[in-house]
Amino acid sequence: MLQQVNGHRSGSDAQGGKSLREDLQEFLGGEALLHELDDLTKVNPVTLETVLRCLQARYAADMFYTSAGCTLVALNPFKPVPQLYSPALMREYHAAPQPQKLRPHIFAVGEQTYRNVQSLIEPVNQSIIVSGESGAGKTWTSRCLMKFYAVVAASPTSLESHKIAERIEQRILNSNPVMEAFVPSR
Ligand SMILES: Nc1ncnc2c1ncn2[C@@H]1O[C@H](COP(=O)(O)OP(=O)(O)OP(=O)(O)O)[C@@H](O)[C@H]1O
Repeated sequence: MLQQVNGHRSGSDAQGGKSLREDLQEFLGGEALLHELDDLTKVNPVTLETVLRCLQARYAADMFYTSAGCTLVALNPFKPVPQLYSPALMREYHAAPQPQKLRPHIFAVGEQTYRNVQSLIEPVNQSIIVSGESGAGKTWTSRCLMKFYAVVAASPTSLESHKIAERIEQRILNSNPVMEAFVPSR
């Protein structure tokens, strides 16, 4: 059983300070603002209940991505959200001076890794671990990343390069079922 979180004991503390239960009530009382917490490290006190309530509030507000420090938590919306995956949004993350300062999104992760492999100072190979239970959206997320790289890696100026990017994107996406057969993305 949980007894102490963030230095607070679950019962009233000896100095008459607030108990964890009071902290919990205070935090959950400001429920109207819960969806604005875009990083789970800002949740305080950190308990299963507060984290889930925060994610639940964001889900209800159609905010499907939340940071957890340097990890990204993606919720499956189970409905089409086209504006969340538009090429215009991809370019916004690609052009941002600091993509991590924009709203949490899989494109921010994609852009950061893209910049790391392109770095002129010290290019570093990159891996993105996509994990979750069955139906969580791992395949969707991997496809999003592939689309993102296909779009941002194409020169925006020439029509020919745009067509080449589309062909590459289609080939990459078509290769997905074959890759999955060898390495299940769990
Ligand atoms: N961000 C999203 N927006 C819209 N639909 C989504 C999103 N993420 C997942 N889905 C939908 O949810 C369903 C399950 O997603 P997906 O196949 O990616 O899960 P998975 O984690 O790869 O599952 P499994 O491990 O069983 O292969 C799919 O129909 C997919 O289209």
